[in-house]
Amino acid sequence: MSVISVRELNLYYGKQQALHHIHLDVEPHSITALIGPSGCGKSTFLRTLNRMNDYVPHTRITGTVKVFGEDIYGPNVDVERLRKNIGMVFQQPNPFPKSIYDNIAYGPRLHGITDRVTLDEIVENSLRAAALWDEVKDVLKKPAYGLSGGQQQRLCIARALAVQPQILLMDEPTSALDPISTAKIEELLLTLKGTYTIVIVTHNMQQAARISDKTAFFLNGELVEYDATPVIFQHPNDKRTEDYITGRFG
Ligand SMILES: Nc1ncnc2c1ncn2[C@@H]1O[C@H](COP(=O)(O)OP(=O)(O)OP(=O)(O)O)[C@@H](O)[C@H]1O
Repeated sequence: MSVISVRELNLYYGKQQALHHIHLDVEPHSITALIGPSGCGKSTFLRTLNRMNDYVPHTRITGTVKVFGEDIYGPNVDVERLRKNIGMVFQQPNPFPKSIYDNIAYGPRLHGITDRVTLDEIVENSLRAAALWDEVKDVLKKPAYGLSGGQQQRLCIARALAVQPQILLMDEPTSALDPISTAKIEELLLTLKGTYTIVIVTHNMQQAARISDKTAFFLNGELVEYDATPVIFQHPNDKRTEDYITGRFG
């Protein structure tokens, strides 16, 4: 079964249509890369998957987005539960102005976990899963702002993992990072896909080619082509995909 199943999705910002007839399925334990030129609708599409677009006024959606078979725009959807199950990581690392420990414990506390031993365990497991534990285990009480950009981004990934989501959405998570931190995050994502399903927006086509199983190429709010990553990068079926990946536009 698909983890995410999108059918005939249209999204409008006021009168402007930003997504047109999107049809896409995401398989479990895979990395799906969303690529395309600036303004083509990648972030807009990503936000439809956990209803982050609810926060944008005058947004209207038609079509369906199913997550584990549930229509997430249906009438009785618990949006808080949905977002707990679908973690999100953004372009700029955005730790809270709190200690490393409290950043990770924040979500679990919000969901009612107060027991110290349980919280300690969640903090350690999340930091280990985000490949950050060894670097921070002796400074858990120090402010998260003291970490490097790359460490902060792994902290944000650990924070997302702490509430045990099944899906991770990432909006250009490495574009503010240096090549070494980027490589670490890419390696981490390849490990995480064993447990989670990942959808990532990236402007870095080498990154999409290196880490993703499937790639979706967007242009002007349309999903032009969606296929196995080697097909998209080596034998695309659409001339527009080929022009984009060979650098002829965008
Ligand atoms: N909050 C908003 N209100 C109105 N229009 C918006 C809003 N957010 C995005 N748009 C418009 O929707 C279209 C798609 O934008 P979106 O940010 O999804 O593209 P993108 O492919 O993620 O771009 P980038 O790679 O530059 O982040 C653009 O025309 C943009 O101007």
